[in-house]
This record gives sequence, C-alpha cells and structure tokens, in this order.
Amino acid sequence: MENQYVMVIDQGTTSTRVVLYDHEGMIVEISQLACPTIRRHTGWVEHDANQIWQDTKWLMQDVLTRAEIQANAIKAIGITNQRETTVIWDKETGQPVSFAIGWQSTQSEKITQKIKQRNITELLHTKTGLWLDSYFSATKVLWAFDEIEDLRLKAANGQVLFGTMDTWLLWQLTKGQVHGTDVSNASRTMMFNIHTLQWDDDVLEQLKIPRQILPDVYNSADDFGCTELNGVKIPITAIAGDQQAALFGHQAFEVGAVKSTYGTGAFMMMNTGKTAQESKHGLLTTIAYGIHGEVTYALEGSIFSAGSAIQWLKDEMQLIDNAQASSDMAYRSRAAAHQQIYLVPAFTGLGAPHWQESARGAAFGITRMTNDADVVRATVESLAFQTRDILEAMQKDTGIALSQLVIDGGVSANDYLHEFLADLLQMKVSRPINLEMTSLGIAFLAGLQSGYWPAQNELPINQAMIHIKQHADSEHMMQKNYLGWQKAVKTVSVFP
Ligand SMILES: Nc1ncnc2c1ncn2[C@@H]1O[C@H](COP(=O)(O)OP(=O)(O)O)[C@@H](O)[C@H]1O
Ligand SMILES: O=P(O)(O)OC[C@H](O)CO
Repeated sequence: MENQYVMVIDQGTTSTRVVLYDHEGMIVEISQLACPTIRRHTGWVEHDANQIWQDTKWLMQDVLTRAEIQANAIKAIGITNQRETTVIWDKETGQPVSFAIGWQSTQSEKITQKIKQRNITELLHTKTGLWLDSYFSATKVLWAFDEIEDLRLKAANGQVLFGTMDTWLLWQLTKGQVHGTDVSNASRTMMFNIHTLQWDDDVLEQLKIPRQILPDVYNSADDFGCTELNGVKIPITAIAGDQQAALFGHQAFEVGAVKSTYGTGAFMMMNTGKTAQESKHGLLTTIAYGIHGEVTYALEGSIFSAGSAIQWLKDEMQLIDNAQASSDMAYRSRAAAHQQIYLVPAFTGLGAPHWQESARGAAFGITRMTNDADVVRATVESLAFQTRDILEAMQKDTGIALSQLVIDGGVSANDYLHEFLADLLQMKVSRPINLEMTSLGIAFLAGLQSGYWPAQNELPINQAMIHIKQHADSEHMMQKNYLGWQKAVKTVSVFP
C-alpha cells in the first residue's frame, strides 16, 4: 500500500475539500475552497451546483499537485456531503434547473405547512424516520415543481434528475453514467423507506413525486463506477452523508456509541445497530451506513445553526474578525461575568428536538452592561445548550446514560465550547487532533470497499485526542444555566 492513497471529496456547507489519506489513516494533503452561499430572500440558503462541481474538479488536481503525486497513486475515491441539499438537473444538457436548495433553506416552509394539514405526518415519519420539515429534500423538490415552469411535467416525462450533492457530483464524475446515491443520503430525503430500503411508493404517491427522477440507491461502501483523472480511471467506492461518515470516522461501531459534529450545523448521532429505533423525544431515525447489503441505523439530533452562528457573529454582527477569535472572546466575557445571557440562534427555525420551523432567533437577559464579548459567549454557549437538549432526548429514548462524548468538526476547535460542553453535560468530552472525522470516515468506507484496508476491525486507530473533564464544582451552576436556556427556547418556539 506504500505510495497509494484514498482520495476524499468532502462537499460541506461552508467549504468543499479534497483530502488524501494514507494507509495509517493520516492526512497527507488537503485542498479547500469556500462554498459560497446565495441568499436571494430571507431564510433562503442556496448554492451554485455548477460552481461546486468546477471547484471539486479543481481541488482534485490541486491536491495532487500539492502532494506531488500522480493520479495513478489514488487507489479509490469516496464522496461525502452536506445532506438533503437538493439539485435538479436536465438529463440531456446536465444543467441544473435552478440553484441547489440548501438543507437550511426555509423556502418550502409553506408547502410543508400545507402537507401538515393533510394528516400524513405520521405516515411519513413511520416510513422515513423523519419529522415533516422543510429541512428534508422532499418539500424542496415540491417547491421547485411549483416555481419552475414546466418542471413538474419534465419530471413526469423523465427529462430531469434529482439528487443530493453526492448524486450530483457522482453524475458529473462519471460523465452522466451513474445516477446514484447511498442509503445514508437516501434516508434524508423523506422519500426513502428506511425499513424496506427502497424509495417508498406510498410516500411518492402522497407527495406526487415521480419515481423516475430519483437515483439508484447503493450501499455506502459499494462500486459506484469510475472517474477519469488525468487519463487514469479511478474507482469511486464509497458515498455517505457527512454526519454518518463522521460516525464511521470515530469508529463508533458499537451500539450506543455517540458522536457530535460541529460544522455549519451540529449533529449528534448514536449508533443503534440493526434496530431502527423510533424516537419519542423528537429525534430522527436514520441510516448510518450500509455495507454488504446490511444497514446500521442511528438516532440523530440535528441542530441547524452552529458554525453558521459563529459566521453570523463575524459577517453580520462584525463582533469578531475570524471564527477562531470567538473562543478567546467568550473566555473574556466569562472573566467579567456580567450576567448569564442567552442567545437562541433559531435563524432558520429550530431542529431537533423542537422542530419549530417558524421560530426565529432571540437574545435574553441583556442589560446595560452587556457587551460584544457577552454576545459572543452566549452564541458559543448556545451550541452546548442545544447539544444538551439532544443528549437528554437521546438518553430518554434509549435508556442509555452516556458518560462521555466525542466531538469533531470545524467549530469543535473552539476551546471555550469544548470546556463548556464538559461542564454543561457533566461528562468527559474528547476531540481528536484531526477534526476531519467526516473525511476520515468516508476514506475508511472507500478503503474497505477497494481492499485498501482488509476489514472494519483492522482500520488504523491513530486518533490522538484532547480530553476535557467537567470542573468538580460546576454542576449546580450549570443546572441553573440550563434551566434558563430551556425557558429561552420555549419562548422562541411560541414567538411570534
Ligand atoms: N475556532 C473556531 N471556533 C468557532 N468556530 C469555528 C472555529 N474554526 C472554524 N469554525 C467554524 O467552523 C465552520 C466550518 O466547519 P466545517 O466542519 O468545515 O463545516 P462544513 O462541513 O459545514 O463545511 C465555520 O462555520 C467556521 O466559522
Ligand atoms: O455542512 P455540515 O457539516 O454542517 O453538514 C450539514 C448536514 O449534513 C445537514 O444535514
């Protein structure tokens, strides 16, 4: 395996990255471009799918150049991606019919409300494991059908194709040969039956979405065809949603193993093994990964605003010059300890466990003494409070009392967040030195399928971790703080 690498395409909400991994599971090279967001109206979050494909192609070349290797050193490619984000494109021309509709986008909110009135929420939930919300792809497709001339007809005639970001990139990489996705991504569309592992005819009939626009569904580790890079044919051997890939990256293979990933959003996931455990507390039942025709399920809590709240502090509020500064500033606020304030970042509604898509953000407890550092601290802390909401729901659903948590993703580099999480959750919280668990996970899946690694239990374990334990005297204060947060969230949920 010397001089051979696995190439990962990690198409996230904030950036697109191409990463090379070696046989020890170490990053050899990484190349990254920002993924610009288009905001045509309040609440809309879109991307230019063509631009993402052009950037991906460029990054694949750039990473080879930086690593000074040839394409024939790449054993296999894996794709991982922001989930739910919806692209529809013309089958003949390959041109998207509009911008990609981002997972955070609320433009299909009215459609979602209308469907809610039809009392099919339970049916959708039972079959897909998801709670009806504009977050998932199905209502985004319906929005496009309503808004784009003739699109419904073209879909019925099989002239257009639907895909999440993985499907779009796979179609491009294989020059239109493969229209496919994997079970983990399919399970986020609200059209896929997580029990039969098929697109669900009842759901499609209820929503009036024609089956022929949907991709073929593969295992997460599977043979997805080949792409040509500098004249060399390279197999694409894995696809998985970014959150599921991160679970795999942590090697959270045991039932009950949990991770929380802080990227643009934050997503806590528990491996529930072969059981599609239904949540009674607002979590999602989803597919973690599929290998050799067998799927592993997970419970998931989805937090819509994490890194996006940090970006808001930087871009709109201009309280920090860069994301990294948020940690020092939060510490500065705590040192001054004016008062506990709460910032509920419900910019695009609230996800799990509240599912209030019309909720909007608010700040509570502001006084004449409140300053910029306090707002930054409250924003960083809001990520931890939301994590506790999910953790409590997860413990109630499963009866499993967690004693530690592993975290990853760009925002988990924030030392203040890391320390505050340990205190608030009253447990040891650990983050790996390599925060790119998403790309590591898809490298593992691609490497397993291509024979780069022989078996799941022989994957390299080289994750140096930073561990933080709760402060001995923090429990009482944190309990008080958390009660304040719960009141704040409740208020936001009923406003306006
Ligand atoms: N030290 C930090 N503190 C807080 N946020 C950070 C820090 N470093 C990066 N971020 C945030 O992390 C996010 C990017 O994380 P990443 O995992 O790359 O996201 P994605 O997968 O959604 O593209 C950005 O929103 C950025 O603002
Ligand atoms: O871009 P991320 O890493 O926040 O991930 C987005 C999720 O996949 C949305 O469900």
